[in-house]
Amino acid sequence: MKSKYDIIVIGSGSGGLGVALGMKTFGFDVLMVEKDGNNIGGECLNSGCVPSKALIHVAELFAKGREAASYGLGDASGKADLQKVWEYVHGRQDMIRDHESLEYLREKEGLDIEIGYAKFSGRKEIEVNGKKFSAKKILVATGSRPRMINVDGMEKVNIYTNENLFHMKELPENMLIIGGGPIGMEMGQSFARLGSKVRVLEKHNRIMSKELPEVSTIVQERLEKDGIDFFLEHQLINFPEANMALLRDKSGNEKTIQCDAVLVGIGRTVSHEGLDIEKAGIKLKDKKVEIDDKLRAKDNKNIVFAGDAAGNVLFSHGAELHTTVLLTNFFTPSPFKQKFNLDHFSWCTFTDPEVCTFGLSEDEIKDRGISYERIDHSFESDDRAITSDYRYGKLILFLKKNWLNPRNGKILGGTVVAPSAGEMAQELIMANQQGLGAGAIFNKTYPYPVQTRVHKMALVEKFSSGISPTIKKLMKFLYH
Ligand SMILES: Cc1cc2nc3c(=O)[nH]c(=O)nc-3n(C[C@H](O)[C@H](O)[C@H](O)COP(=O)(O)OP(=O)(O)OC[C@H]3O[C@@H](n4cnc5c(N)ncnc54)[C@H](O)[C@@H]3O)c2cc1C
Ligand SMILES: NC(=O)c1ccc[n+]([C@@H]2O[C@H](COP(=O)([O-])OP(=O)(O)OC[C@H]3O[C@@H](n4cnc5c(N)ncnc54)[C@H](O)[C@@H]3O)[C@@H](O)[C@H]2O)c1
Repeated sequence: MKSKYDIIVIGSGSGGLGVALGMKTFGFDVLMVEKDGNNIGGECLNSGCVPSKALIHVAELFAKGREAASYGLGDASGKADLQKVWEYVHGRQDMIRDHESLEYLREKEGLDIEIGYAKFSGRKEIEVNGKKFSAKKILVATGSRPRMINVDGMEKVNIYTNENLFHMKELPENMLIIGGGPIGMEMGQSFARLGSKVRVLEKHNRIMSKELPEVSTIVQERLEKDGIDFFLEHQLINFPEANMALLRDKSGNEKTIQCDAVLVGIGRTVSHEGLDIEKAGIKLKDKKVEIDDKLRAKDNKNIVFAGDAAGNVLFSHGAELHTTVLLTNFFTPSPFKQKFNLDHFSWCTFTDPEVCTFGLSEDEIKDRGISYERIDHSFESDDRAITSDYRYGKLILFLKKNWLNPRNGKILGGTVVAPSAGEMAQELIMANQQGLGAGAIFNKTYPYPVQTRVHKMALVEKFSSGISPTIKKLMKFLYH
């Protein structure tokens, strides 16, 4: 291993891998440092996206089995054998490790990888395992950590975060989820479907508060059908005895609930402490580095950030977007460097129904003073939603007002709530990213009855009701 590289990457997760492999492909010398040799691939592969999505898949089979039983398939009662579930989940992680392991990255991708905890020792230098390495640029892609509760009696209950959840020994009888965000809702629904009694405690007055309120309502109603109980605007007071939690509502009423497992999903902590980053000439503010809009440390532009460590977006594909910006900017003269922005970003929460949100939110549109129209389309009378039983679904779209051609306003953002919403929304996301107008959807002929046809129906409903008497008269005149 050398001591000088073109770039050093700290962390082997979505952020680190993207930049390391990109730079290696371009022919540069790359050193990747990972503190934990068993955590190559980072959170996404080891304790995040991959195990959670594999678990959701198995849990969905349980839900579908039960649903099928009500049409005469036979008895589909019972609970999951959690060890068998983990066999599937861990087996799928191993499949991905085939192309994301230490050996693979070293031998097939030709990356130099040092296993050990990296700390800065100079402006362009780090120290790992007592060895010093320097590079023109150093990428910090050290991820984030789960935020933790801090109440009395935590030693009396089994507490899980995403870091140990996927190794739980037995399916809990009673599971308490703290936090109604994507981790809590995806995992809560899965455990409910596998056979646990799930209760969710959320401090706000609704779950999934990063989504629109009507979206929270639909998802909560669907999760209640899976048997989940919600304690909104509640606070965890303590664990007074083994497997027991004491909650308090906003009026001060208290209640104890059973919990042989507690999953904490109350957000993440991003901190750059412990990296000795001050030795690179960088000051910490509230334990974090100040980063500019090109993902560089303000105090030292050769120290760059990707993934959760950048602190602006906490998704695997957020890390992918960081990678694109960084790799572009490494080779672009200063005045033309790309700024990182989330105007066309999207995300999907993989509950059933899925929720996929993209582009600008309604508040952002208002803040920017853009004239827009909002479309709220229920799936109640959509043919595919009727045949496949998701009439509760919803599409919300924000279109830029187009005074000349009202049907062709640009798609600024929106949300789809439905089974497979993440797949459905892809055409809307494409239109949004490419700056296309709604006409791209309106004028499309969809194979009947694909799920996405509802996008066109929403526009037809919106614009057919808006045909003015003058246009109608003109049409009568032209008709022959
Ligand atoms: C349960 C769950 C489900 C999720 N589902 C999704 C999803 O469906 N879709 C999605 O887009 N996102 C999802 N996410 C978010 C996603 O997992 C993260 O945003 C993403 O993995 C972050 O990648 P990263 O590279 O920034 O950090 P990480 O993957 O955490 O990588 C950081 C790496 O740096 C190493 N490291 C830290 N400090 C040092 C040091 N000093 N020296 C050397 N190495 C160091 C760590 O060991 C780690 O391997 C989910 C998260 C969770 C918890
Ligand atoms: N499908 C996906 O892409 C996916 C899935 C899981 C996680 N993630 C990523 O991981 C991040 C972390 O997820 P998360 O669900 O932990 O965080 P989150 O911040 O999105 O949600 C946390 C929830 O916990 C609540 N909360 C906070 N403190 C609380 C307390 N003391 N008591 C009760 N409720 C409390 C908050 O009000 C919020 O609703 C997400 O923001 C997302 O970026 C993505």
